[in-house]
Amino acid sequence: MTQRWDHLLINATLATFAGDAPYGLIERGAIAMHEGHIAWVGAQDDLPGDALALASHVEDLGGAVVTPGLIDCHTHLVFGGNRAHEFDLRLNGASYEDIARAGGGIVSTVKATREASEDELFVQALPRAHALLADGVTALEIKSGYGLDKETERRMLRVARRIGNALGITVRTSFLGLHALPPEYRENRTAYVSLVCDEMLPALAAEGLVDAVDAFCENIGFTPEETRRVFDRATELGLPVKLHAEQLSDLDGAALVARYRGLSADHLEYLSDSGIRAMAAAGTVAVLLPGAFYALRETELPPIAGLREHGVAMAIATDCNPGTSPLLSLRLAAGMACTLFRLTPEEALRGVTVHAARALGLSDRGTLQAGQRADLDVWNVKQPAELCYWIGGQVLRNVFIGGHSQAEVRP
Ligand SMILES: O=C(O)CC[C@@H]1NC(=O)NC1=O
Ligand SMILES: [Fe+3]
Repeated sequence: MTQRWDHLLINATLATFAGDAPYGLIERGAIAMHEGHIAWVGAQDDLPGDALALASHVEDLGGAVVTPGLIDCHTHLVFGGNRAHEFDLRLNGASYEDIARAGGGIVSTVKATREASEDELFVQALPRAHALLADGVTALEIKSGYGLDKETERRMLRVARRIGNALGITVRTSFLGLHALPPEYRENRTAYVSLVCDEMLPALAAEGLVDAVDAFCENIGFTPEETRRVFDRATELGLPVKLHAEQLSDLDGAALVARYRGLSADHLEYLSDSGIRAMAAAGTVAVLLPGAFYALRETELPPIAGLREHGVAMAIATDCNPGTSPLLSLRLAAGMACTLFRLTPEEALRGVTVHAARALGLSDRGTLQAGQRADLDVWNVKQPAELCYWIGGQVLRNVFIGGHSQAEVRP
C-alpha cells in the first residue's frame, strides 16, 4: 500500500531537469509531496494503484508546466536608496566606469545604505524580494557590499537573514566586503583590504552571517592579488568563494576563483579560453547576468560557445542591484539570456534551477526528483519554452515552498 502523501499533482507537464533529456520533460506526469520533500515523480500511468485514494490533496493541473522553484543565485537585493539619476546619465553617454571614478556608482549607494537603519533596509528590500517570488523564485542569494564598514556590512547580512525568515524561503548570504573602496580609505587601499580580511570577515563569519565570500575583481574594483587575500581568509574560515569576474575586462579572475575550486565566476563577458578551461576543470559554475549586460548597453558577449564546448554549467541570475541591473524578475533574466546571449530556453531554464542551485552549493533542490526539497512552481503555460518566450506578464499559477502551497497565502 502507498503511504498517504500530503499533495499529489496530476496531469502535469513536468520539466524535471533530471538527466540530459531536454528539460527532463515528462508529459502527462504526476508529482507527489510529503513532509516538505518530493516523494514520487514520474509518468501518471506509473502511479501506484491506490495513490489517488490515499493522497490528502489531489490537484489536476490540466497540462500546466511544473518546474523546480527558480533560484536567483546572484543578487545585491539589500541596499539604501536607488540610482535612477545615474540611469539618466548613462543614457546620455556616461559610462559605468566614468560614473564610478567620479564618486558615483557603488559608493553613492554606500552612503545611502550607511544612513539607513536595519529596519529601513529591511522595509526597502522586502518588496524587491516579493517581486522575485511573484515570478517563481523560491530561494535566493543576497550579497553584502554596500556597507564597507563592519557595522553596516553586519546590518546588511542581518537583513538578508530576516528576509529569508519573513518569507519562509532559503536565503544564502555572500560577504562582498571587496565590492568598492570606501571614501575614507581612498588613499590607503591596503589598509582597507586588511580591515576586510583581518576584522570584518572573521567577525561576521563568527556571527553565522556569512555562507560564502565574493569579491569584485575589476579595474574599478579590486586586483587579483587583493582578491587572493580575501579568498585565503575565506578558505581558513572554511567558507566557499565566488567572484565577480571579467565583467568589464580580463583580469584572469575566472582562473583565480577556479584555483580555489570556487562555487562560481559571475558576469564573464571578457572570459578567455584559458579561463573557460580552468572553470571546466574545477567544476566552477558560470553565472551569466544579462540584466547588467542590458542596462550597461554592453556589447561584449560572454563566450557561450566555449562554455558549451567545455561543458561548463551555465547559471542565470538577476544581479538585482541599484546601479547596473535593477531587475526584479528571474524569469525575465532567463528570457534575456536567450535573446541577448543566444542560450536555448532549455539551457536558460536549467540555468535558473539546477545550475543555480550548484552555484550556491545547494544539492537538495533544483530538480524534480524524489528526495529533493518540495520547492516547485506551477505555471499557466503548456510548454517550458513559454517561460522564456513571454516578456513580462504574470504566468505563475502557484508555488510550493517546502511542500506548502502558497496559493492559500498568495492574493
Ligand atoms: O553599481 C552597483 O551598485 C553594483 C554593480 C555591480 N557590482 C559589481 O561588482 N558589478 C556590478 O555590476
Ligand atoms: Fe553583482
